[in-house]
Amino acid sequence: MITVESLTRKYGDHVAVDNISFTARPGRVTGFLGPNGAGKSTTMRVMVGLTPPTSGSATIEGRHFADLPNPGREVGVLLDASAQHAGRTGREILTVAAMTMGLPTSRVDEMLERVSLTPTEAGRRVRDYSLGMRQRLGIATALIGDPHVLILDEPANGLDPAGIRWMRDLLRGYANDGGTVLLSSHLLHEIEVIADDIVVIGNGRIVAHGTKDELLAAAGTVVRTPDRAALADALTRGGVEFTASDDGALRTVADPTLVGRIARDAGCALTELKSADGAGLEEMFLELTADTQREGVAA
Ligand SMILES: Nc1ncnc2c1ncn2[C@@H]1O[C@H](COP(=O)(O)OP(=O)(O)OP(=O)(O)O)[C@@H](O)[C@H]1O
Repeated sequence: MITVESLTRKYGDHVAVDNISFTARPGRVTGFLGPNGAGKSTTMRVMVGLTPPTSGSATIEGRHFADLPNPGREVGVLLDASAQHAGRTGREILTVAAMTMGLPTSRVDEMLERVSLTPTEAGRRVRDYSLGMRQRLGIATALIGDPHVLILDEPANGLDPAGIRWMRDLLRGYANDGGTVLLSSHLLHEIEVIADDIVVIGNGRIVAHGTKDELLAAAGTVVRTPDRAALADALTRGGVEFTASDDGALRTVADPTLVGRIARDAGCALTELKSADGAGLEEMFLELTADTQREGVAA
């Protein structure tokens, strides 16, 4: 379990993380989402003791990372796949990690196999690795100590489609075995497919937090009609609040059955009526973070 409590991190006057609290639970994959500069990496860096908090705390199984006697055995961390010693080979990096954690070096070959790095690739220097290969090596380093918790910043970055599928299966299996996974990603589809719980952050603050199903269900209904004024009028008379989007749709938190019934009774032909969860996480993400997106709602 990862517990973040009233965490704030300031850089001078700039509040990068503003009093956030959430938990990432065992047996679940928690997706950590937010626009560029929202504070995801800062939060993750605080979790693993690389950045001190200004106030509040982030703990792993109730302890600060710095207090863990052999952290790699408890928390697997991948924050920046390129932050490896470029002059070492992949095998050397894993061997150093195994030795630091007091593990047998036989774990190195197990991990190379687990992340599908071939012996030839393992013998190459990391400076000659592709981004996807670095990510695989980073995952191997995170997993080598067989930890119960994984903290991964953009782990799918640079992976090819087969690699993304592999990563998804790996993290799902890890959570199904009782592990806690916290991962940030800009790949909303990936989060939508893999996450059980979602934390959305914007401008350092949490703008939504819950299970994926709750958050997507809360996104409501999207409806389109050639006669928007008539439908808007009928919805208002039916006591249903809505917003009109620039793309011609009306959006409401009411459920599609109610919206469909109101449209029928008002004689409005519909060209589209769908639960907003069909619109998916991207829509939800853009709506929730519209105030904090540098591109604004138009994004
Ligand atoms: N060392 C630092 N010094 C000053 N400001 C910083 C520092 N590290 C981060 N920040 C600022 O804190 C804010 C949050 O940055 P952070 O890297 O946590 O965002 P992020 O959500 O991970 O973004 P991205 O998706 O682009 O990686 C940004 O405004 C960033 O400029």
